[in-house]
Amino acid sequence: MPSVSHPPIIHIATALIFNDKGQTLLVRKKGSRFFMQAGGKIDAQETAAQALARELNEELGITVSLNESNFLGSFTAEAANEPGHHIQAEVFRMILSTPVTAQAEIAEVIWIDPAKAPDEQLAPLTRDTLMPLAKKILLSAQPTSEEA
Ligand SMILES: Nc1nc2c([nH]c(=O)n2[C@@H]2O[C@H](COP(=O)(O)OP(=O)(O)OP(=O)(O)O)[C@@H](O)[C@H]2O)c(=O)[nH]1
Repeated sequence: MPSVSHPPIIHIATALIFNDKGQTLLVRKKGSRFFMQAGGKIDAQETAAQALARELNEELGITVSLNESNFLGSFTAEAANEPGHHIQAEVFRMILSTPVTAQAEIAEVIWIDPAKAPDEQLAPLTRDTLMPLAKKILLSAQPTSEEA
């Protein structure tokens, strides 16, 4: 029977971060042309929430505490910067009201309306899964005409 080879998987923790203007935060890492969610690899001794808190501190200079209520789900996609690899991303959501500073390997930080994010500049997970999810979350958070 022919053997089936699976692509190597990079296990990461990442976040859909929103501000109060209906925008979400994306980063571009040095040496990459793709915008994606802040975050990074989960080390062996870490939970996904611990890894994400560490990465957000390293990349954006913010201190966050995360728990299960922030967890959105586990999603897979092709890796943006590692040809032939897939990622498995543990994705959390949060609202941020403090300023961020691009640090460590981050070249650029942007806040963007998910409906206006240019597909060709987005990493596959961001483009295919997380921007559509961000749009849904923002739509469901909008007040109805009775509430407005
Ligand atoms: N953080 C993050 N990484 C992503 C996303 N989408 C995606 O394909 N990746 C891939 O996952 C990889 C994560 O590796 P990384 O190098 O950023 O992680 P890290 O900060 O732990 O790096 P290190 O190994 O230098 O410590 C990125 O190179 C990228 O190719 C995403 O939305 N967010």
